[in-house]
Amino acid sequence: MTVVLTPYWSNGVQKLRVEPQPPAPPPRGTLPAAHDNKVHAIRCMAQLRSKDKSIEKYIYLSQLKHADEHMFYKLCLEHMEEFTPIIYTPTVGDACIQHSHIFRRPEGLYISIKDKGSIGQILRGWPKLNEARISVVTDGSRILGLGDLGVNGMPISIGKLSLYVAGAGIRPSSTIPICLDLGTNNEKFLQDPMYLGLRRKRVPDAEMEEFMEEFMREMCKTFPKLLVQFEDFSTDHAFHYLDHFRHRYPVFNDDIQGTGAVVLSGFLNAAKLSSAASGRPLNSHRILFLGAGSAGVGVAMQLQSFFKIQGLSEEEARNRIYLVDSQGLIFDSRGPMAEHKKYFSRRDYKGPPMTNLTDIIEYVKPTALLGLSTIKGSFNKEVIEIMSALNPRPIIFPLSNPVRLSECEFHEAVEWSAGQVLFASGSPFPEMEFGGKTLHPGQGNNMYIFPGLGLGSILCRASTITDTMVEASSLGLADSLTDDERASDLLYPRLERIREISAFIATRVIRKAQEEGVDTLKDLRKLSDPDLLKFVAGKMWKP
Ligand SMILES: NC(=O)C1=CN([C@@H]2O[C@H](COP(=O)(O)OP(=O)(O)OC[C@H]3O[C@@H](n4cnc5c(N)ncnc54)[C@H](O)[C@@H]3O)[C@@H](O)[C@H]2O)C=CC1
Ligand SMILES: CC(=O)C(=O)O
Ligand SMILES: [Mg+2]
Repeated sequence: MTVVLTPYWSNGVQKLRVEPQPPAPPPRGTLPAAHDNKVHAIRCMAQLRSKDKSIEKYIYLSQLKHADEHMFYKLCLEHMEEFTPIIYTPTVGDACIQHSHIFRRPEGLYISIKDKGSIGQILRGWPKLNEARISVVTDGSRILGLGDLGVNGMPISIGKLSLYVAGAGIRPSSTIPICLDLGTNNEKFLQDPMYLGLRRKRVPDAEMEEFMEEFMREMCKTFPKLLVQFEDFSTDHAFHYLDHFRHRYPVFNDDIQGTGAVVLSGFLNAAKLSSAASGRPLNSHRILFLGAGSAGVGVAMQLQSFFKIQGLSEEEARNRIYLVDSQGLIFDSRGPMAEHKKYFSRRDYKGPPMTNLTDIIEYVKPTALLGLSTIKGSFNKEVIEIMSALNPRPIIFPLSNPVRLSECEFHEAVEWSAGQVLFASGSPFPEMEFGGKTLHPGQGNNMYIFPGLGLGSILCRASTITDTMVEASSLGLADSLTDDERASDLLYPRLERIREISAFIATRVIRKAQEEGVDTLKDLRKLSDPDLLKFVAGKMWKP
């Protein structure tokens, strides 16, 4: 992208503003006479739709992004619902699995354990040093629900950043996809001659810790205005590195905090509908989680806010939440457990281990069942029928990704609950007709949160990302439903409004950062709410 430098005055000092410019037209004679951008957009969509396999569509769109970034993002914004399942979940999962086979050209940075000691040198080689604002960093150790994919995790960083550009108008040149190569324990990849990463097992924790210290220190030194999003680290490392760095650098973990925020938002809307049908007060909900990893526990932590908003104490809020992992209900006398499970471990249950999900549902009598377990089919007919017998409108969120790992499908939840389910899934499902009505599945995916949370944090130059900023993003999303969307019982707004939603979320995040005093660009404090919204919308890059 070309830029021009425009002079402006600030506090009596003349400064230069970098203004990105549209790309220069191609030299005369290189395009045929009848070439026209409007027709070319139609041609691109026809080429995309002519491909049968979704992975072919993914490859076509990544080529288009390289060849004509403006066309790619223009079409992405105009066809959000068609593009996101290709550039993001579920197809990005296949792109990760096949990354070493479909790799065409470099995009982003691969930083390996062999670079320890010289990470800064690599970062300083990045071509757009001064423009860098947001980086999505994965170590490939838990990509969606697909396990350890090593450097094949790179497409997840690329896909999330494409959504930052499309959804929040971050300039493409301000994004840095990063995949850390700390080895992989994926035997199949280690045996694959095409595998692009280091051919070694994952490094021990102590070595990873030294690497991560150097990496974050150098990132902050090289890119002083950069926000870092940790993505798809295995659960132990996800919690550890969030705690370790969050008070030192502007960083957040998308799987723990972004997912927590998106689910709290959908739950706020679902709980109102569920309580309206049952006549039971909002503070009487009980939530059962299948899955207690980074996503399950991250969401459970955030959902405590739901109960606190209803006036419950922290202890009372915690008591409304039950976690189940691969060994069944999590309770204290079950024996030793991972650190991140302890907070929600039940103190009140003293019986024998309870492993069967239907038994656990009969015991807990939840109003909501949330899946972050990667176990396809675990919300079966019996489970959904019991949930429907307990609740006139059961809340059922199968949130695992990609779509083939979803705990149940939308049509199953609808049919087995006689159309009463309040549903949100991690990956998209098509809407369906039932009982003479069109029913819309919600997509409870962090893609609704991170673009706005990131944009707000970047614009006010937040020094850290606080819990209240994350919560503000969630409440902002819940409040962004239109009357029309509420009338259709939608739990999340329509994806085509993503820019409007991200701008709204960003203003809420900025205000919270200001309240907490972590905004370093204090000028934005002077703006009224409507002016702040205008400022945020005006900052968005437009293809
Ligand atoms: N919708 C969204 O926005 C997001 C969805 N996710 C999805 O959540 C899923 C889990 O992610 P993580 O928590 O990071 O992974 P993880 O592997 O750390 O957690 C999985 C959890 O499921 C439990 N589990 C496994 N088998 C089970 C069984 N048979 N019965 C009950 N529990 C079982 C495990 O014990 C563990 O607690 C993934 O599919 C991921 O794609 C993650 C982040 C965001
Ligand atoms: C959506 C997401 O971040 C995940 O499945 O890991
Ligand atoms: Mg993730």
